[in-house]
Amino acid sequence: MRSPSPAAQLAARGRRVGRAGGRLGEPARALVPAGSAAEGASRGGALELRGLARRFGEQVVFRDVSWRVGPGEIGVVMGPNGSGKTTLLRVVAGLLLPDGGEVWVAGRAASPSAPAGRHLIGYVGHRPLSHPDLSALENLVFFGRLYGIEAAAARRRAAALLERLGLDAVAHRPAGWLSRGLAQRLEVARCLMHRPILWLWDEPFTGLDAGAARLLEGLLQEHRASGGTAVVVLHDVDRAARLADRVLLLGGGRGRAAAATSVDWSALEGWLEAGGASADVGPEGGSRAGGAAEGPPPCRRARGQADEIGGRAAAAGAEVDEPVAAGDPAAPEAGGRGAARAARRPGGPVPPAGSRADPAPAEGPGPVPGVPWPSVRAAWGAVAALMGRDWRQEWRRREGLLGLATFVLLVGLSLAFALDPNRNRLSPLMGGLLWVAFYFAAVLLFGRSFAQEADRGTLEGLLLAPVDRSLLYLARVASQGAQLLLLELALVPVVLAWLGYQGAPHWAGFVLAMGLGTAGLAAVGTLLGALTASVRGREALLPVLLFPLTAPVLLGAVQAAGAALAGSPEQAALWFRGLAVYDTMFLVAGALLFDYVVAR
Ligand SMILES: Nc1ncnc2c1ncn2[C@@H]1O[C@H](COP(=O)(O)OP(=O)(O)OP(=O)(O)O)[C@@H](O)[C@H]1O
Repeated sequence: MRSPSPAAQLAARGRRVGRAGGRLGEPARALVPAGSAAEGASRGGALELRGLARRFGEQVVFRDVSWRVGPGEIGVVMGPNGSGKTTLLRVVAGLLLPDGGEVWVAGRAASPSAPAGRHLIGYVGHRPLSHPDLSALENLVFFGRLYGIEAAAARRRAAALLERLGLDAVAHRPAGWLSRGLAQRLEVARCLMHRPILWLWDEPFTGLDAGAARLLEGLLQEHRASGGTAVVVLHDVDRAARLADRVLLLGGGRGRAAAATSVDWSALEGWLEAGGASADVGPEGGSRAGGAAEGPPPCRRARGQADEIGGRAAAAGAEVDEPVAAGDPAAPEAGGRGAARAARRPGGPVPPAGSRADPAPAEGPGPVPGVPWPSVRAAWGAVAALMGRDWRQEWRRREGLLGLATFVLLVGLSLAFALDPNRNRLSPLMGGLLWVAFYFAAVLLFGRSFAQEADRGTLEGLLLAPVDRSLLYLARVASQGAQLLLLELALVPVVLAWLGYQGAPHWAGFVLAMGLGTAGLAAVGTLLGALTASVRGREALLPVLLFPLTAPVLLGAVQAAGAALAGSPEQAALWFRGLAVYDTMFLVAGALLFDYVVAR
């Protein structure tokens, strides 16, 4: 008797493990986004790439990649190291801009700057996006709030997810203290908080023990069964054979789309082991699994009619495969997998994505139908969550504001020693002296905030959220401005005493002068902090850019604060109008430019 083909063996193993995953996975209990996935299923194709291209400088990572993963399907991306799998996922998630082509999510063209589609996507990347100073629970609640979930509901869902992912024992431990595997589980929980319909998971099994890996497979299968879509980057061929409905092979700058049933898994393993030549051309010598395929392994060449994507891909030189015909050694297994998938789908069998019966997504701009985001209330919830997170982190670390306070006091003390002991003559300079101390503190504050986020990777968590980037910017300005203002109000009496100030100030005018000056500094400093966060030599670059841009604000703030300290509010009022105009200009420009600054 003929022994089953490698593909058949792998598929059978897949079903066994799949069942194990399902047992572990227990009933969905609304953790896996059944509701939202069904919503996605009703919207046509969940993910479609059309001629996608991306390069870094001169290096073309991939081009002309076309692929479609439908509702109720798991797409697996495979390829050798450096073939562009992570880059592809980041482009789909909106973290990188494509150099060509389009990404369609749930039937709409995705745009990195349009928040409407972002809540449909859940992303797990190589680096954790959770905040290391916040506990696992706080992280989940924060991300839930960022995605527009009410605080109480976010806490309930976070607790349920922590339990489901076996993290309840470490719920109150800072995310930065978690072991690699536990941190990875937290990333999955973070991704599931907002019930996305499209999961983008980049090598999610890395670092997981066997139980957690089975749990994740179970989650993926539940998601698929409820009509959701997942795209998973995998290196493990066995796992890919178990999970995949659609496969995208990347190699040599090209992508090749295939139905999982047409993949020769054994040849694919060999292709990967050999370092994966171009996915467009494939290794020579035909299929190792019997040589029945018309095309090179690891996929059998398409014989049917090309669909819209297939037509484009074929025109671009790529090949699109179709399910293996009956009689093929893999056919009985393939049919079993296909039938089982069809039975799981709500509404019965669905034609293979990419077939003529699978309609192309509706053209046209506009929000995804039925998407509640963004509502004003949800937007404010997100802003409040962001500011709360900043303050909580600051409080946990304490090193940031304490360091800045020490710095201001040292500058104040140096000035007190360095200046004329006849303090009366210093009175007209008081405003300027104060701002010297606070300006340097402001540079440090703006410099470290985005740089820390970029270094830890947490900035990407914010950029993925369906919060308008202008709003992200304004929230950050508000929280940084408030930190600086707090520092100023706490230290002004001390510095003034050291400088021997003895006047009768107009306190309201003084506070207003400091507030307007701080707002202007925060507006420019936040934008430049984001701009320089990932740049070499950022410590030097930020002050060099900041000073000329903020010179008008500094001038106005020094004069207004000096006049208020001299007890002449009328004179201070002359400067307030100018400061208010500059602040408004900077805030509007910053809100408009922030999206360009953080887009990569
Ligand atoms: N920010 C970047 N700047 C320049 N080059 C980059 C950048 N990110 C990725 N690359 C390059 O793009 C190519 C694809 O990288 P990518 O991380 O997408 O590959 P991958 O298939 O995910 O690899 P692996 O299997 O090792 O995770 C590599 O040559 C990499 O060096």
